[in-house]
Amino acid sequence: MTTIEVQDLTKTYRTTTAVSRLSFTVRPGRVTGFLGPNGAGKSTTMRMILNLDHPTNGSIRINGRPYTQLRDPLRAIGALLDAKAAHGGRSAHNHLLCLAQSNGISAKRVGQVLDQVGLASVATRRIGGFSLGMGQRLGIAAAMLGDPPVLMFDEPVNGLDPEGIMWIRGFMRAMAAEGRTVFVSSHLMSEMALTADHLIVIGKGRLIKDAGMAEFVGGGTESYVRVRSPEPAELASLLTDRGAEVSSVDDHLRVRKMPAAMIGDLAAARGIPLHELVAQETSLEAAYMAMTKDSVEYHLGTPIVSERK
Ligand SMILES: Nc1ncnc2c1ncn2[C@@H]1O[C@H](COP(=O)(O)OP(=O)(O)OP(=O)(O)O)[C@@H](O)[C@H]1O
Repeated sequence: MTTIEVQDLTKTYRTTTAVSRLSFTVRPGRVTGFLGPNGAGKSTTMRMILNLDHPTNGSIRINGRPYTQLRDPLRAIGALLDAKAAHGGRSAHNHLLCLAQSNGISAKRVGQVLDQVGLASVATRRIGGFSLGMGQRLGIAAAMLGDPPVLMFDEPVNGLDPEGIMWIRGFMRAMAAEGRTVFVSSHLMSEMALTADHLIVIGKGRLIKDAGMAEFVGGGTESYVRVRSPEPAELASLLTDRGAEVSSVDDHLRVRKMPAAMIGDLAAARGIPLHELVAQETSLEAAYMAMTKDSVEYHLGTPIVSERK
């Protein structure tokens, strides 16, 4: 059972409630995105999953056990939280060797993970000279040392160039395809749309939505066609008879479950004039913004215009 189970989790820092009664399960074989605006509580939750911080209330189980009861944590869960944590004077190989030796992992595994993340050719170079992208790969190599079935990444693509971003996306997808449990945080829906199969959305420390990507993409109830006609009642009954769902909003009709072209054709065939026919697709980004609009810590105000000419 390679899952992360979060149950009724709460974390309070003096006056701030960072996480509030949060419950969700991260399952194997897919990439689960952990999405929320800045300050939503993602990093706090991830730190608690790794036992780096302690819940005020609630519990977390990894592969069915609390972290403190994992016999060999590095073989149970691998994580990339802060890539800059490595010692700059060491070579990539020595850094990983130290980690391996202190965790009872064979030296042979070091070469394997360096290969896996594409750092074999720079294994003897000092980490201090690594680019941000190389540092991220090294952090991922460290997370992979124990060959864990559960992987967790906190905002792994922040600051990376397009090639680095593509590589990390591909890596996470490959790990999920191998059947591992992959949990990755981001504050960008656009990033998650390209990587995740499932999304857990939080805002102000609370769960907002836990659903498959298909449910977000489909938009279901949020995609409709806006139609205006001087004969709304006749049009509504015509479209309803053909299977559409029609509601009247202000001066127009909202038509669901029927494409705009079909609405136009049916109206034309019946001689009903149309004054407006617009397909309203809710983008993923818009759906996410609407979902989290009450949870954003700082809304953007009016831009400050520089007075310098
Ligand atoms: N050690 C701490 N002491 C006090 N408050 C904290 C501490 N760590 C986090 N917080 C607060 O808890 C809230 C959640 O922070 P957290 O870093 O978990 O959010 P996040 O979703 O990871 O945001 P970001 O995308 O900006 O990293 C914020 O209001 C933050 O200021």
